[in-house]
Amino acid sequence: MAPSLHPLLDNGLTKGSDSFSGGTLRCRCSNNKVEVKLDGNVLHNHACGCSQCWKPSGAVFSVVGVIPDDKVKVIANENKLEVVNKDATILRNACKECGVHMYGPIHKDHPFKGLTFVHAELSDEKGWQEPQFAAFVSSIIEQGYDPKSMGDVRSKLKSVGLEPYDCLSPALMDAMATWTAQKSGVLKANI
Ligand SMILES: N[C@@H](CCC(=O)N[C@@H](CSCO)C(=O)NCC(=O)O)C(=O)O
Ligand SMILES: [Zn+2]
Ligand SMILES: [Zn+2]
Repeated sequence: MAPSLHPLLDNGLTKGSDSFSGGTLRCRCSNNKVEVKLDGNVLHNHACGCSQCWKPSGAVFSVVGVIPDDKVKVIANENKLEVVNKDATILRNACKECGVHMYGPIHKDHPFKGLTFVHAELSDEKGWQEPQFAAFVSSIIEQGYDPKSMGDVRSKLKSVGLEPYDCLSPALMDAMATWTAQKSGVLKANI
């Protein structure tokens, strides 16, 4: 039987809408929910198998995308948020009560500085960009997934149209490497 990976992946992807203008993320508390308004769609949405990204209970993968920092606004119960790991690149702000990660900006010098990581599934609105690829697939083994089942996991991801990678996608890895090369001076600033 095909493995269950995440509710948004298991039965095929739901295509997003090009004209979608955003929505509000809500944490999983039954009352006094933290609310984060996103003024636009997510970009580079992807399945992530890493140990740091938030997953709904029972899911093997997270689904996470990015959005420019200036399109993210906490509109309710900000006092319930705390940063999970202040040393991480992504400063994941989680609800102290239900544990859901509400938004994760990057403050240090980094190719993705200016982008905030978010989980669009925390919103009721429809039209969010569908996942584009699967990242950090081998990382699920670090969390206890049976290494012998990785063939089935990668086949399942491919069957729903997600190319599995063990880091980010080649396009994003190239963008990060270009930023690094330009920062060190190995490449010209404008190429
Ligand atoms: N094997 C590790 C990988 C963790 C990792 O590098 N995660 C990536 C992807 S998160 C969303 O794409 C990353 O960029 N992390 C930076 C950060 O989390 O701050 C593991 O599983 O933990
Ligand atoms: Zn909560
Ligand atoms: Zn991750």
